Amino acid sequence: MSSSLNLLIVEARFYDHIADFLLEGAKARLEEAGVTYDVVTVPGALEIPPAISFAMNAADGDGVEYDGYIALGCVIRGETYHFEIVAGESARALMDLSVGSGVAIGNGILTVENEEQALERARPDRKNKGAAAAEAALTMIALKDELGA
Ligand SMILES: Nc1c(NC[C@H](O)[C@H](O)[C@H](O)CO)[nH]c(=O)[nH]c1=O
Ligand SMILES: CC(=O)[C@@H](O)COP(=O)(O)O
Repeated sequence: MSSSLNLLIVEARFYDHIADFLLEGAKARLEEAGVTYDVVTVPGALEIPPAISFAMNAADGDGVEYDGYIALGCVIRGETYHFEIVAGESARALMDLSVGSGVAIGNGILTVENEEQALERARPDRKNKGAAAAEAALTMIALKDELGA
């Protein structure tokens, strides 16, 4: 993996302790790959796609041009329909950004029923979807390069 790559991690800190685990996993995978990264924080998962869009637009001006993006967050179902909105719309917006703009985005936004499920997927000694999202972003960046996209 080229060491000249630079990625942006956008983390939603709705649940701080889950965000800590996801970020730890994503950073570890990027450092293992020898790439650099920046981290920005937003309130919740719904704000992740706009933040990526802001960064993409800024790159057209004086902003940093990132080779790819990693979205980290945790959406836990509550009592109302809001879970479907937050989980569904954040995922859909990330997909629209990636497909529409041809950018590599690793989606590490957990969408779970309860905190136990979140911890099982966030803790570094478990599945750690943060590391998986970083891996996906790196893989898609490499594919773009291979395809000349
Ligand atoms: N319930 C969760 C949210 N809700 C907040 C939204 O993401 C958003 O910040 C708010 O609607 C203001 O625009 N966010 C999460 O990341 N996780 C949740 O479980
Ligand atoms: C995913 C959410 O927005 C959720 O945490 C909100 O909880 P509630 O549906 O009980 O308001």
